[in-house]
Amino acid sequence: MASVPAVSVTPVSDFADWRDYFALLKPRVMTLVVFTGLCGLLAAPGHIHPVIGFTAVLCIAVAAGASGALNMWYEADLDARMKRTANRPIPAGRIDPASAFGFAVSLAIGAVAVMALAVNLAAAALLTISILFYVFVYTVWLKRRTPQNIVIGGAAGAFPPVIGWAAVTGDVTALPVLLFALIFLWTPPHFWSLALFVRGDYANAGVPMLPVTHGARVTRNQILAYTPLLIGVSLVPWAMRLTGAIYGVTAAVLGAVFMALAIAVFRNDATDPAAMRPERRLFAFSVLYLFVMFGALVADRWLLA
Ligand code: HEM
Ligand SMILES: CC(C)=CCC/C(C)=C/CC/C(C)=C/COP(=O)(O)OP(=O)(O)O
Repeated sequence: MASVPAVSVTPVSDFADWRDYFALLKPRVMTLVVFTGLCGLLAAPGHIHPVIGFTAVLCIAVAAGASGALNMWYEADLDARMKRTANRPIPAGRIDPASAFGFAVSLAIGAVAVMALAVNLAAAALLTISILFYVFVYTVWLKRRTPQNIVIGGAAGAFPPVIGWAAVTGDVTALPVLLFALIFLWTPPHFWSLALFVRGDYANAGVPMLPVTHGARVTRNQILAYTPLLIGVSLVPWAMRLTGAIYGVTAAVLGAVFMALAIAVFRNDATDPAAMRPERRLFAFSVLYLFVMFGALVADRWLLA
C-alpha cells in the first residue's frame, strides 16, 4: 500500500492576513467614533459636498484606527497579560511590532494629509490633536500612571463630532464644544462600569484603573457622581435652543434611564464579576446611549429644520 506523504500544515493563525490588520484598528470601538464624527458633520450648518463629507469621515475612521493600532503597538506587553486582549495580533505573534508600527504611522499621516488637502486645515489640526492625545497623553503618559487616565486621556474620543463639524464649517462653535463635553463626561461611566467587571484583568496587568487602585465602592461612587453631570451637559444644547425637541426629549428620557442604571450600580456591593449584572447593563447601555443621542441630534437638524 502506498504511503501517504506527510503534509505539514501551518495553522492559518500563524500568518497575518487582512483581518489581523483590520483588528489593529479596533473596529468595534471605531463604529461609535465614526458615527459621532458623521453626526457632528451632519448637524453642522452649511453645506459640504457629499464626496468631501465622506472623505472627512473616512479620515476620522482611519486616524482613530491608526491611533488604536499605535496603542496596541505600545501596549503589547499589557495586552499579553489580559484575557480580553491576549489574542490581539501583536501579543499573539501574528503581526510583528515593526510592521504594526509602520502600518499605523502611515495611516495616521495619510489621514491627516488627506484631511488637510481635501477638507480643511481646521479639521486636520483637530484630527492631529486627537491622535496625539490618544497616543501620547492617554497611552504613553497617563494609562500606566494614574486612575485619572481615562478621564483626561479619554478626551481623545470626544473629538470626532468636533472634527466632523469643523470639516463643514472650518470652525468650532458652542454646539460642537457641548458635544465634546457630552462624550468627555460619558467616558468615565462608560469605562468604569466595564472596568468593575474586568477588574482582575487590569490588576494582573498592573494597570492603575480606578477599581484596582481605589476599589469597587469608590468606582461606583464616581460613576454616580459623573452621571448627573453627563445628564446636565446633555440638556444644555436643548436649553440653549441649539437643538430641538427630538434631541431634548431623547436626552431627558435616556438620561433618566442612565441615572436609574447608575443608581443600580451604586446600590450593588458585589465584588464577584458574576454578580455584576448592573455594571454589565450600564456598560451596554452607555454604548447605545451615545448612538441614540447623536442620532437624535441629526434627526432634529434634518426633520425639524
Ligand atoms: C479612555 C476612554 C475609553 C476607554 C478606556 C474605553 C475602553 C473600552 C473597552 C476596554 C471596551 C471593551 C471592548 C473592547 O475592547 O473592544 C470598550 C468598548 C467600547 N467602547 Fe470604549 N473606551 C473609552 C472611550 C470610548 C469612546 C470615546 C468611544 C466612542 C465614542 C468608545 C466606544 C466604545 C464602543 C462602541 C465599545 C463597544 C465595542 C463592542 O461592541 O465590543 N469608547 N471601551
Ligand atoms: C483620532 C481619533 C478620532 C481618535 C479617537 C480614538 C478613541 C476612540 C479614543 C478613545 C479612547 C479609547 C477607545 C480607549 C480604549 O482604551 P484602551 O486603548 O486602553 O483599550 P484596550 O484596553 O482595549 O486597549
